[in-house]
Amino acid sequence: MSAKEQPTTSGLENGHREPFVIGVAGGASSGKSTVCKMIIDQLRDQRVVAVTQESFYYGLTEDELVHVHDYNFDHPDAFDTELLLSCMQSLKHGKAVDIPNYNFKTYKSAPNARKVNPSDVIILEGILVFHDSRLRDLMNMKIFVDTDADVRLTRRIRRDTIDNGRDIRVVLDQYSKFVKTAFEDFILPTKKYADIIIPRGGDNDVAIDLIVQHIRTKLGQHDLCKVHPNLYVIQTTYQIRGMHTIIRDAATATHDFIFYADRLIRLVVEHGLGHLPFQEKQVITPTGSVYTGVEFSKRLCGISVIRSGESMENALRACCKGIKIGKILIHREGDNGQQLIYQNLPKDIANRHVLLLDPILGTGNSAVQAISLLLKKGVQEANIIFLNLISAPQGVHVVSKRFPRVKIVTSEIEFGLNDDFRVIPGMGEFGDRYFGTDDYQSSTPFFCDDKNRVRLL
Ligand SMILES: Nc1ncnc2c1ncn2[C@@H]1O[C@H](COP(=O)(O)OP(=O)(O)O)[C@@H](O)[C@H]1O
Ligand SMILES: Nc1ccn([C@@H]2O[C@H](COP(=O)(O)O)[C@@H](O)[C@H]2O)c(=O)n1
Ligand SMILES: [Mg+2]
Repeated sequence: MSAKEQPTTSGLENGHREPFVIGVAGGASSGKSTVCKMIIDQLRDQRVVAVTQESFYYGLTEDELVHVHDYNFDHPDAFDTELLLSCMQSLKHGKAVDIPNYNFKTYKSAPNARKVNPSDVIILEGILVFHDSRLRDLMNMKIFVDTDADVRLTRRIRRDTIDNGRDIRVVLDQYSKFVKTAFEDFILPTKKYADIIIPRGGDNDVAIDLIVQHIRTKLGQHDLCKVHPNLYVIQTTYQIRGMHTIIRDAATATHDFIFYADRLIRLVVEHGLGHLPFQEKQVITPTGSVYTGVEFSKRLCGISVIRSGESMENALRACCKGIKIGKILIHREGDNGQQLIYQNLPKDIANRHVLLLDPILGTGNSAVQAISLLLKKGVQEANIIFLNLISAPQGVHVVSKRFPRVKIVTSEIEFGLNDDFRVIPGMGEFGDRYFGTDDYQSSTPFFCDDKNRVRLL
């Protein structure tokens, strides 16, 4: 592989944006979780993960369990802060972590940890998240939820008696013995570190709106679409997130993978077609009125990057009747790392707009090979629209830097690439999952048959 073609890695300098970390502190039952949920709801178009300090409670020993009423759950020593810190540092550096699954009723962590992937926004909430300066230093924004003591106590009584089945006398005893004192000694003194203090917690819609606006502004400074004006990420909805959740799930069966991948591909293709030029056209409606509309562009073709790109052909054919579709096969291994080993393109491709099809944009090296070939065949750079399902920021940078006039249309931006240059979180080998060959050995040899279809030997 030549120096020029080195794939980019997941380093921060290569477009992997550092997550925006928000700390939310405040007394027990002040409304921290409620505030976090409101923020997450408003940021639904961003990848947000919530981590709660409660998950990092030390499990009680048998002896401590016997004397549980004498245990101070509101003291900083009740938490495994070193583990919390290391999890937060990993997330901040783009690594997935396992968060303990603490159970309030057994006072221990269950064996099944929760896997948390790195995200654009990480929210850490808990009574004492501002107590340790190393945790505070990881935070880009610190929020303190300030709710009156009587409201906190009322909510606590309700939670611990109704939800957790505890005796009211035990709850009140714990409050006066530990909770009240710890609030005054450890929690309230951290209020001074807050950038924002929210009186009345979740009732304060104005404060939540302002916080969300600020987070959006901060995220916007790194927004890939602002850096690369020819990158188009389709507007997300819960439907789209839901479909991504299914196709990214390693446990999803092939038929479901195909069904939901097809739905997403169709959306990307429709969006891509919207970037083609148009001509004004007038028609007469059945009421005899004139409707001024537009006419679809006719001189276009699709080019799929074998093999995954072939999964996008049906959606393109369904949208553009009789469209010509050519193929390019690029082998990942070879003397220069990316070897072009097969091409079959429409003869008049130079006069067409090209919809280049490949579901995953990772390092960008295959895309660069494919686009270079199209340009060599005389296609105008501005006439190429690259359609994919997911794009790694590194691939977007590589393609946009080399071919700034090529449009990239995608449905989600990934977090980055791992050390093997695989997209993360990603969805695995798309072609294998779509064509049901996940259980084949990766070295399965193939050939192109007389109809230019890839056949496994
Ligand atoms: N603004 C509010 N109005 C009414 N109930 C609320 C409000 N905020 C929180 N609660 C309720 O109070 C309880 C504690 O809130 P929660 O957000 O879990 O607090 P914390 O995470 O600080 O312990 C929950 O049952 C929640 O539904
Ligand atoms: N097993 C436990 C662990 C913790 N607590 C109490 O929870 C409070 C912190 O949680 P919030 O969601 O309310 O912030 C804290 O006051 C602990 O006393 C508990 O009761 N049992
Ligand atoms: Mg909470």
